[in-house]
Amino acid sequence: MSFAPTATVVLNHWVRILEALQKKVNRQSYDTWFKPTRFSHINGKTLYVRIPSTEFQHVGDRYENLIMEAIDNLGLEVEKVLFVTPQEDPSLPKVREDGGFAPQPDRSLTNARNNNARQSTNLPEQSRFDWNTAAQLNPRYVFDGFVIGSGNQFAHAAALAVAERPSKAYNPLFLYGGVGMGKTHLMQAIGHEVKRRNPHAAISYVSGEKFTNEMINSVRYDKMTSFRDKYRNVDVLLIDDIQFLAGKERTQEEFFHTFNALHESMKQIVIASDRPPKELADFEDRLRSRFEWGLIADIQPPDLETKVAILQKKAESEHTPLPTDVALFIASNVRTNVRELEGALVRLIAWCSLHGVEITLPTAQQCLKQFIDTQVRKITIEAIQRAVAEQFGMRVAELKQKNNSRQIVVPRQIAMYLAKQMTEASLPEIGRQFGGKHHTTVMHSIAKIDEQRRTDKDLNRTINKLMETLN
Ligand SMILES: Nc1ncnc2c1ncn2[C@@H]1O[C@H](COP(=O)(O)OP(=O)(O)OP(=O)(O)O)[C@@H](O)[C@H]1O
Repeated sequence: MSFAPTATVVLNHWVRILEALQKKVNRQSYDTWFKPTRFSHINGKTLYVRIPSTEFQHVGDRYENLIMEAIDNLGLEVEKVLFVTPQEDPSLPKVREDGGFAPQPDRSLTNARNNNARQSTNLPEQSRFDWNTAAQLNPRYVFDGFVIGSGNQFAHAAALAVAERPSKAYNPLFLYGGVGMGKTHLMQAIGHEVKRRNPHAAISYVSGEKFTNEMINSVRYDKMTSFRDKYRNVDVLLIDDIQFLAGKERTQEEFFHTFNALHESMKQIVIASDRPPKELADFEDRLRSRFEWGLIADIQPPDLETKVAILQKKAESEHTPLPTDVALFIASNVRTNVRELEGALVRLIAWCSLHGVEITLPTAQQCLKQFIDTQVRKITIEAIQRAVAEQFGMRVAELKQKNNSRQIVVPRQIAMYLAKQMTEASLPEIGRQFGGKHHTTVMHSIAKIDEQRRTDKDLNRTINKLMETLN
């Protein structure tokens, strides 16, 4: 990105640019993409800005015009703005080449450097970050921002216990649940809370994918020692989306040793996954069994009340009043996951501010019409049959056959139950689509699954998963 040279170079360029940008971009974008950035250094007419991770690299392209405009308006003598990760940042000598922060003995030095840098750049209050943490954790994912409901109560309590007594409460803590249910939020909240209680604690948050990629690079560039140091010298390891390691033998082997090293030295491990340990296919048994050593906590989809509370909490953090009827409207129409719920709210806030109107039920209905239409797009019985057949590894035709073996009956009953829940088809219509079953058979199947679902956690999870897939 190139910018025309202008006036005097001062050290707090980026702070001034940030102040200007804050007035131009919406709060959510600012908080997400700019707040975690910080001034690094200036070399000639190139301004280096530190970003927490490579995910932020698009900021330069996406906001190029606004950044250029701010530089022009401020009359800064800057030709180029370069966004660098802590690994790439030459002003951070204590960050190791493999992306890890220095191990414990060096930690105070790193902090001192960061503190000095922070003072010298005179960052505004809201840009002050603990970079040791910010490089890895999303500042929004704290316990305070997490709404507790029946579906996540247990996982929340377990996470809090771990944050309060790392390695003494449950080790490992294994969190699992569907897409966008708050696993990452909860596991990062543990990191923040541990750090709040003990600023010297070394926390590492890494996704299964990043762990794998870093390992591959370390093998390739002969840096296994520093890779091992990085993950075996932390106080708390938060590893997200562990299912990514499925079938990756070498990475699993490495993670196995990392796990053992941490566990033996009484360091906390928190793992998040989209499924429970016993359903992790292509995983070594020795790993799966270790995942079960501590506590396993699932996160179920939020009920309507929890969804309303989440929306209200998010609106509150945006300083936007959200009438209850609007929150109820969004919560009852967005059925997929919390991420989508947040997406609907962000869209509504942006739309209302753009059109200069208040958030009311009619404006919400108008603005979210298309969004919700896609959500409630017609789900057909055929689609349900396909999803169920795939889930149980059978053919759709088998669901319709006159076969009363248990392997066929249970999936068929589940499919009928889903057809009743997710389509508007009548009982006779459902019966017809399952090989001409009588409507009383359909009724019996639905009642049976409805009852079993309350007590059988595995069944309940399978149904939730199918609903998620279909949605
Ligand atoms: N109970 C909750 N209270 C407040 N916010 C929540 C809650 N659950 C989820 N969220 C929000 O929903 C979004 C998605 O959550 P998160 O990324 O933690 O989901 P996830 O389970 O890790 O999903 P994935 O499997 O896709 O990684 C986040 O912005 C998170 O803050």
